[in-house]
Amino acid sequence: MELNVHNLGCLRGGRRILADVSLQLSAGQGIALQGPNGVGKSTLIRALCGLIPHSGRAQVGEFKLGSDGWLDQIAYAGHQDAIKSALSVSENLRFWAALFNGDAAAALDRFDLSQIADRPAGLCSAGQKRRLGLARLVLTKRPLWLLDEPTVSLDTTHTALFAEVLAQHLAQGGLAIVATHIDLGLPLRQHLLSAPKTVEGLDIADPFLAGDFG
Ligand SMILES: Nc1ncnc2c1ncn2[C@@H]1O[C@H](COP(=O)(O)OP(=O)(O)OP(=O)(O)O)[C@@H](O)[C@H]1O
Repeated sequence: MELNVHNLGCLRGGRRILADVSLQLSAGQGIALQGPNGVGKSTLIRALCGLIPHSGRAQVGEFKLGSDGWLDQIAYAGHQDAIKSALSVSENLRFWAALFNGDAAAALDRFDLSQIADRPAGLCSAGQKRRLGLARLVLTKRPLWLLDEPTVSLDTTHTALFAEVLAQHLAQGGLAIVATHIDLGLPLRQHLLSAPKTVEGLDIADPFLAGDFG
């Protein structure tokens, strides 16, 4: 499976954040999306999740961004861990495993969560919550992982563990775009985002994109 992103652009609040972003990934390849704060890494990832209006196009396998099938190809991990605080760690994973027909026990083990399986997720530390959120990735079995600073709050050991999980996903033919400020120690291709020239001005060429649902 391949990912092709062609001339993707985005406005947010009437300002052009992204212009003409093009990327290509073959099965087993990942991109480390880099660039200074505010350059648009999260914006690109959210646009690829279909959460922000965009121009240009993207396709993974036969599925086009915006089509029904696209969403079934992606697994997104954003800044929010999106866990249910009142459920235990294990219950959170069992909920997601039921949705994706995944193996909750294996995900618990893979993300080193077994010892806190019965703890209410709301009582977990920031790094534990992050691992719980990331554990969903392996349950989804989806090919394209869109990850926005996935290692925030992780200690060194668990950053390395996450890098192993990502390496395994790629070794199995998966794809990944990872916005990150750190080196995960993986052979990811670097893609440095830079601000488009029009970033300070209104882009009246695309007024229909000026709204922001993200
Ligand atoms: N909802 C919004 N409405 C309008 N502008 C926004 C919105 N969200 C973000 N922006 C602007 O879009 C730009 C890109 O933000 P984005 O979060 O994509 O940057 P980033 O590269 O991920 O930054 P960081 O490294 O700090 O996480 C920023 O200038 C930000 O102020």
